Amino acid sequence: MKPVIVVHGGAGRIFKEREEGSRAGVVRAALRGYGILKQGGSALDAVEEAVRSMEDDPHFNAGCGSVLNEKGEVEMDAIIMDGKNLDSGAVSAVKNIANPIKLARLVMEKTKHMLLTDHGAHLFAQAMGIPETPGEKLITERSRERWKKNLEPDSNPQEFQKDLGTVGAVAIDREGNVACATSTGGLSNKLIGRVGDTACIGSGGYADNRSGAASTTGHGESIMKVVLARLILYHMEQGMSPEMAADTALEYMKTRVGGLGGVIVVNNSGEWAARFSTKQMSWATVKDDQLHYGIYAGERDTKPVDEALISESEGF
Ligand SMILES: CC(C)C[C@H](NC(=O)C[C@H](N)C(=O)O)C(=O)O
Repeated sequence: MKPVIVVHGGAGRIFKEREEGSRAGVVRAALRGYGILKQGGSALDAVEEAVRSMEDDPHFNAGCGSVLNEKGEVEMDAIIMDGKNLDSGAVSAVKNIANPIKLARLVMEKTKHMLLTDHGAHLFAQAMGIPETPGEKLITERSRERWKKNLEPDSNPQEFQKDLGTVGAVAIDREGNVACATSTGGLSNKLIGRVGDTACIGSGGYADNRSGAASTTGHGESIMKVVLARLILYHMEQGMSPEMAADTALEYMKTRVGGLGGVIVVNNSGEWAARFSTKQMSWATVKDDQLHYGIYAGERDTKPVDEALISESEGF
């Protein structure tokens, strides 16, 4: 099987100032994940690495750069899933850690459970020797400004759900195993304790070698109502291509519950899609040593990938 990776950096509107950083961030993440796949690494390692690189990148709403809750704190959700055996791990409402996706993977591999939240997730992180990151270090000027403005009585909350940037990745490796990973700070000025789609299996992501893998972004409550990632896999099980399955599921979410979002998908023969019902979604993919990426509907740039480009992406 030829390896493939697809990543997204959120389906919200991307303001001009963040466009370049967002594009560079998804390209870098896709190249890093592809580097792992090219060396014979697993889909699971590739999606974790791709998501980790975007968590560390302040341009995105995940890890450092996460949006803030109503109290002005970071609370993050993340999920990872292995399509080989349907194992998954997730964390919700976690603070003070740099890479929630890593903690989600540890939940999958080191516990008998699938989802740890808040205080318990924090204790688990300590037990696993993950260093504590002061909340302040995850907060950027952009996220604090957004939070402050959103507290003003005349601000429009819709406006502040625009320039966010949840992150995700799906991949298939040489062995034909698929995996997905998704990570987010959630929605700006959300209630304390609000858990979104990202931490919920089948909503923020799903992976099954028998059909493929999907990672989602968008209005979390809508995504959860239609269990978007699993719905996409269902359509692929019924014979649809990744693109058709993605469009059908997004259309259902729009007409049934009025929700908008975006998805990345790979099927078990390595066909992929990056589709969205919002105006924009930053995405990138590498397949057959060709990098494709875009932000606007219909936009698609292509570049050949060589060793030099891959090692350049590793410096971050
Ligand atoms: C307004 C939407 C399209 C922006 C999008 N947000 C999320 O994906 C949030 C995540 N699904 C949740 O609900 O916790 C983004 O970050 O780009």
